[in-house]
Order: sequence, then structure tokens, then C-alpha cells
Amino acid sequence: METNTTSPPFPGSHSFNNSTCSRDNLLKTVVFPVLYSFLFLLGLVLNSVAVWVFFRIPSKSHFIIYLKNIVVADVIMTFTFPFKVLSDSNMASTGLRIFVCRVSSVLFYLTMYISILFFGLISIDRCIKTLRPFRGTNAARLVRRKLLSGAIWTFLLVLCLPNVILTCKTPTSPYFKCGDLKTEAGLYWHQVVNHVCQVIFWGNLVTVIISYTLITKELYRSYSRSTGGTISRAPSGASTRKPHRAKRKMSANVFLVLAVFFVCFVPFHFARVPYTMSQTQGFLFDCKLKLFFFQLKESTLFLSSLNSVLDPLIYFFLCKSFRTTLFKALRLAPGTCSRLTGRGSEDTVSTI
Ligand SMILES: Nc1ncnc2c1ncn2[C@@H]1O[C@H](COP(=O)(O)OP(=O)(O)O)[C@@H](O)[C@H]1O
Repeated sequence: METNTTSPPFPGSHSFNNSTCSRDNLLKTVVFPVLYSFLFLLGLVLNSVAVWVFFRIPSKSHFIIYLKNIVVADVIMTFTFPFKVLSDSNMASTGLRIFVCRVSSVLFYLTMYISILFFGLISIDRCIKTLRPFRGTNAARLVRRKLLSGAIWTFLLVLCLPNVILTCKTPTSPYFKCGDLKTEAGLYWHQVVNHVCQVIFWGNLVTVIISYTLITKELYRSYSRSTGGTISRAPSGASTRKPHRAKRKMSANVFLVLAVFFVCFVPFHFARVPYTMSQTQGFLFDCKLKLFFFQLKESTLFLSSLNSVLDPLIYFFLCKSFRTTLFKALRLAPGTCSRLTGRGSEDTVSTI
């Protein structure tokens, strides 16, 4: 968003020279806007289908409640992409670019951490399902999960709201960065939110890794007890055909969730630390380094945005109710794609 030296740097930063500090290079103004435009179109199609399908599925398990929350987050995230495209490609008015800094970027981050938190909850749920397969659910538990979902949204909204309110300074030039619109308190809160979000991410990554390690161990124990080539029982009580085939599918499913987490979120959270420092303690960085961290942040942010189109794949591969409803709507036989999907359902351990 910054193209010249007239834009005031963050408090305490050195003054800098236009040519080295401008963010307006090909990557920011052309490459990412094109990529985000594609992502928007793909995300719109995939998430519209997901919303349509989930509307037809009752919230009968914790897993489905969590997935529905992720769909809502992904839809909101998808709608922030056009604003980013217009703003980064310099096609937006000053007012729209202020809106991006104040509202749409904040919504983007909010929905990203909603997805991360629900991924953590899903992995815990799947782990419990694997270790205690015969533990069902009941109406009271479902209500508690809905309340928990509401609490998560409320917590993140409250955390992010000051980023909207304290981004209230009038830009002194047509070229500005989001930080230039923040008050002192706004910059401080921006830093606090980023620390809290780092804790949320790394906490959930550890949760996902521990949960899937336990799931894999339990499944291995279960499959090694069964005889090869015959029909056996998975811990959830679901019958599986050949153990080695089931094992392969289970590993692929586990890999899908871990891969999404690692590809989408890990690079961004490494890149975010120095970038936030360059925003709030600008005096520690020269212009070239600031630009480098900005580009690193933008590149890894794109990987995080990919999450909005990868999540629908997770619903399809890991949620049997989702597939069944989709196939019914498309008038396809229920077994379609079974070679790809295995027998995963929200009630079996071969899922998420
Ligand atoms: N983790 C977060 N949660 C909520 N809002 C955030 C988060 N990180 C940044 N923001 C807000 O999003 C807007 C854009 O932030 P950022 O991407 O750091 O700036 P820039 O677009 O200048 O690189 C700012 O208002 C910022 O405070």
C-alpha cells in the first residue's frame, strides 16, 4: 500500500528512500492479485457447495458442528479476497484501502484463527473417538459444543475488535500502510493480538500432532491384532476390509489434515514474527529488510489463504455425511469415489 516517501513510517523508524522502500512491485501489485482472484472464484464455488451441503446435514455430532464453523469462517475469508485484490493492485480508492486495513484484513485474520482453533478441536474429538470408540454423544453434549463454538467466535471477535477501533488515524498521504492508520495504542494492540495468535497457532499445532500420534498408535495396535486379509474390526466398531489397505487410507487421511496445517499455517507463523517486529519496532530494521519481511509475510499469507479452498477437500474426504448428501444431490451412487475416500465417516477412526 505504500509507494512513496511521503507516507510516514511507523513511529521510531528511520526515514527512507522511495525506491528501496516502496512495496509496489510486480509481486504485490500483479502476481498476488491474480492469484487471489483465482482463489476467490474457486473458493466461492467450493464453499458455496459446502454451505449448501452442510445446510442439509443435521448437527448430530461434534465433528459436524466443528466443520460447520470452519465453513462459515471460510466463506467470510473468501469474501475478503476481492478487497485485498483491489487494494494491493492499487485499483481501490483511499476509502476502500482504509476499509481493508480496518475491517477486511481483520476479518481475514479472525477467520484464519477460527479455522485453526476448530482444527484443534476436531483432532481432539477424533482422538477421543479412537480411544473410546463406544462413547456416544447426547443432546446436552451437542449443546455444550455449540456454546463452545459461540465462545470461540466471541473471544476472537473481542480480541480483534480493537484492531478495527484503533485503526482510526486519517492517512496523511494517499500511500499508506495499515500501521500508519493506527494510534500508539493500536500498534501496541496489534502486537498483543499477534502474540496471542502465535500462542493459539502453536498450541493447536501441538494438539493436532499429539492427537494424531495417539490415533496412529491406537490404529496400529488395533490392526496388528487383526489377521491379514480378513475382515476385521476397527476400534470404533466399523468393519474394515483388508487391514493393510485400511491402514494406507487411514495414513492418507491423517496426512491430509497434517499437510493442510503444515502447508497453510506453519510458514506464515514463522514469517509473522519478524514482520510484526518490523511494523512495531521499525527502528530495528532498514527499508530493505522491511520490504523483505513484508514479501515473506505476503507469500506465506497466500499459503494460509489456500486453506479456504483446501478445507472443502477435507469435508469431502473425511466426512461421510457430507459425501452422501453431495452424491444424493448430484444423483450419484453412494459408493462413487470410494477408492479415493475409503470408508471414512464422522463416526469412524479413518477420518480426521
Ligand atoms: N492476528 C491478527 N488478528 C486480527 N487482526 C490482525 C492480525 N494481524 C494483523 N491484523 C490486522 O489486520 C490489518 C492488516 O495487518 P497486516 O497484515 O499486519 O498489515 P499490512 O497489510 O500493512 O501488512 C491491521 O489492521 C492489523 O492490525
